Amino acid sequence: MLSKEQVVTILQTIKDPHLHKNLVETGALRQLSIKEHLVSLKIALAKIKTEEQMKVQQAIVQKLKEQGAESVGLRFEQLSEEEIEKLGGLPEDDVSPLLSKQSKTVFIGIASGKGGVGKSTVSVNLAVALGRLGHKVGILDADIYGFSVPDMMGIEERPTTADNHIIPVERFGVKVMSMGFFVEDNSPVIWRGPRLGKMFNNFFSEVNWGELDFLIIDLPPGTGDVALSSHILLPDMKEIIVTTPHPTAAFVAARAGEMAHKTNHEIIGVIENMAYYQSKKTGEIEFVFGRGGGEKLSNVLNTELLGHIPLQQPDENSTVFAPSVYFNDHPIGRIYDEIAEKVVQHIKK
Ligand SMILES: Nc1ncnc2c1ncn2[C@@H]1O[C@H](COP(=O)(O)OP(=O)(O)OP(=O)(O)O)[C@@H](O)[C@H]1O
Repeated sequence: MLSKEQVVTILQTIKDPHLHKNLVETGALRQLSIKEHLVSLKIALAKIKTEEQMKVQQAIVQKLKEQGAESVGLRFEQLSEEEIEKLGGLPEDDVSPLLSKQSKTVFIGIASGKGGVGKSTVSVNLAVALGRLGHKVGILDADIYGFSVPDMMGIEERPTTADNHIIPVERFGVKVMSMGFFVEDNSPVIWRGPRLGKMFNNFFSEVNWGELDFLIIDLPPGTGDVALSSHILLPDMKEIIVTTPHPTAAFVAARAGEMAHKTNHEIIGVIENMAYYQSKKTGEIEFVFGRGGGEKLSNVLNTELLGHIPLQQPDENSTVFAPSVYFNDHPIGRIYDEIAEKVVQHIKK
């Protein structure tokens, strides 16, 4: 009968194909049972369901049989992101160019304490405004349950693929990727936990973003699995927090700010959306949703207030279909241009 030590010795001779470390060093052995000549084991690899996994499988089975096992039961699972990180991460050639050490892309997560404050609207318009300033910009709709970016930008086409990678849809000079592209008939996404985190990772590993100066990431409201994944995958991400002017909204938004602090994400600033309503007829300003939330939040988070965006719809008579995009012939489009300038200045500093 084989001993546990013999199995471990065999695993020392086989490498994880992506981490280039042997299976003992990577802590791959998850379960082992040896009953007479039947050996059952579960092995964790950095990547599974690949051709390389098949090779590892063949090597383990062959070596165990050489040592006297008559039958081998072998199952695989994936090492967790934390484990891969602890092992030094995947080598550069396994990492999306956007995440490689040479990458110059600035990641900006747009966060809010709760839904409905205009986080997606701000994400879309900041991306479009940065594009207007001449930057190469992408937007990732990481609000996986509440995706809305394609509709907001009036995108009707779907991404194409090339060389086994997904090519983002381009609109108004911005490369767009969203869960919404992969869901039929607006049906809800019901994933939780690790699967959700994996989807977030896929947005990098399986998408060919090309060269980008900025990737704007529309984060889901609140503090959940995606926020955690973004911390692991994008430790250098910066954040902008969106709030409405009501002091209570700012109080809730402060939680999103706290999350950014906890994950060591630098906060670029705060945007106060739905700040006021200005009558087109009389010019009179009304603070429909209260006042001072943006100032309060930026004080609490010790960061800049990047701008106040009033309540107003984009130009309804525009010939271009894009329900939530403010172009620079619209007063709000120009406010977004100013905010984009401030963001660029902040990054330069
Ligand atoms: N400044 C504004 N003026 C008028 N309408 C606005 C403004 N900002 C956002 N809206 C509208 O408010 C609604 C909510 O905005 P949006 O979807 O961007 O919020 P959100 O915070 O991303 O919400 P969720 O997290 O639920 O996706 C949308 O219908 C949007 O068009």
